[in-house]
Amino acid sequence: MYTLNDVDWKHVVILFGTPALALVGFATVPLRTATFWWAVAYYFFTGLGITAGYHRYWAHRSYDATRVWQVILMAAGTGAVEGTVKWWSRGHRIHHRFTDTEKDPYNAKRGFLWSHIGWMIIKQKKNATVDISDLSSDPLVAFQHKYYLPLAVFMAFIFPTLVAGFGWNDWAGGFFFAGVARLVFVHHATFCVNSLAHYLGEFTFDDRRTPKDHFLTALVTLGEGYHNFHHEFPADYRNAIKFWQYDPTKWTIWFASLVGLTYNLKMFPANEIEKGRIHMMQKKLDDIKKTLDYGVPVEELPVLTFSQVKERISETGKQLLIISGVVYDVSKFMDDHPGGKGFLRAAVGRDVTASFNGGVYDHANAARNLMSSMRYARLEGLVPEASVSRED
Ligand code: HEM
Repeated sequence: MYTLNDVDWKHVVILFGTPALALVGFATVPLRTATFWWAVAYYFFTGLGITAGYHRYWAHRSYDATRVWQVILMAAGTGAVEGTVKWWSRGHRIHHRFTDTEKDPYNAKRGFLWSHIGWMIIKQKKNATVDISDLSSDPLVAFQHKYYLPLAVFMAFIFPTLVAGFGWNDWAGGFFFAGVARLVFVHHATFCVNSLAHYLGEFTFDDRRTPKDHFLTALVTLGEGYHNFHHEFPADYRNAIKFWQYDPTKWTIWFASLVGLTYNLKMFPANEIEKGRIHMMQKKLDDIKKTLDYGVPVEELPVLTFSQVKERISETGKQLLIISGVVYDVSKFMDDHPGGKGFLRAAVGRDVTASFNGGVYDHANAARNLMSSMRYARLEGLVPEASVSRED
C-alpha cells in the first residue's frame, strides 16, 4: 500500500488541476470558432513537440536535426508540460531497456491505470541506469532543464492566451481552451502511448513484450500507435511503415527534411522488418496447426521391416501399403478412395511411391494431408524389387 508520502503532489496538481480548470472554462466561457481551431492547431504543435521531438529525436535519435528544428520542437514539447527533455528521455530509454519489468517506469504489467498515469502520481525510486551522456552534454537541453518552470508556464498557458487575445480578442478562451483544455488532451493522448499501445492491437513483429500495433492508438497518439514496430525498431524515425497508415509525426519529420531542417532519417532495412513479420505469421500458423490432427509424427512411429509388414497384413487383415518409407493403413479408406477401390487393393503389401506421385496419378494436397491420419509405421530396410510400383 502507498502512503501520502509516496504521492508526487507536484504531478497530482498538474494532472488533476488542469482537467478541473478546463471544466471551469467550459462552464463559464463561450468557445469561439477561431479559438477552437487555434486550440486544435496548438494541440498538434505541442503534441508533435513530444512525439517528433522528445520521443523520436531526443530519446531515440532516430534522425538528425538542425538547431532551428530543435528549438522549434523544444518550444513545442515544453508547451505539453511533460517534464524536461532530459527527464523524459531518460525515463523513456529506461522503459525501452527494461520494458515490462519492475525497472520499467511505465510497466504495463502493473495495469492500464499505472502505465497511463499512476507512475507519475506515485514517486519512483531511481533503480535503473541508462546512458544519457548525449543529453547531458547538449547546451540546449541543459538550458531547458534549468529554466523549465517559467518556460513551461509561458508555452503552455501564456503563449496560447496571447495569440487568441491579440489575434481575435478572446483572452479567456485562449487561456481555457488553447491553454488548459488543449493541455489535458495532449497529456492523455501521449499517455496513451504508455497505456493503450501496450493493451490494444497486434503483435506484428514480436510477442515477447506487451507493445502492440493498432490504428486507433495511432489516431489518438499522432502516429505512435504502431508500438510493436517501434519497440522492435526504436531507431527507425517511422512508427508506421505503410503509406496508408496514420503517422503524422513521421510525415512532419519527412516534410522538414525537404527543407533541410531534418536529415539522416534512419530506417531499419526492409528485409529485416519483413523477417520479423514473417516470424510472427509463422508463429500464428503453427498455433492454428496445433488445433488440427496431423496424426502421429513420422519419427514417433514404430519401425517395421518389409517382411514384418507382410506378416501384419496376413495376421491382422490390415490393408497396409508403403509410400516414401512410411507404412499406411488404408483399411477404412478403401470404400472412400476417390480413385476407386481397385487401385488401393492392388497397392496393399507394396511400395507404391511412384504410382502415388504420378506413375498412376499425381495426388493433390488433399490426399497428402489425409494420409497423415493413416500412418501406421516407419519402414526399415529395402522393399523387394517385385513389390515396388513403377512409373507406368
Ligand atoms: C494412402 C494412400 C492414398 C490416399 C490417402 C489417396 C487419396 C486420394 C484422394 C483424396 C484422391 C482425390 C484427388 C486428390 O486428392 O488428388 C485420390 C485420387 C486418386 N487416387 Fe488415390 N490415394 C491413395 C493411394 C493411391 C494409390 C496407391 C493409387 C494408385 C496406385 C491411387 C490412385 C488414384 C487415382 C487414379 C486418383 C484419381 C481419381 C480421379 O480423379 O479420377 N491412389 N486419391
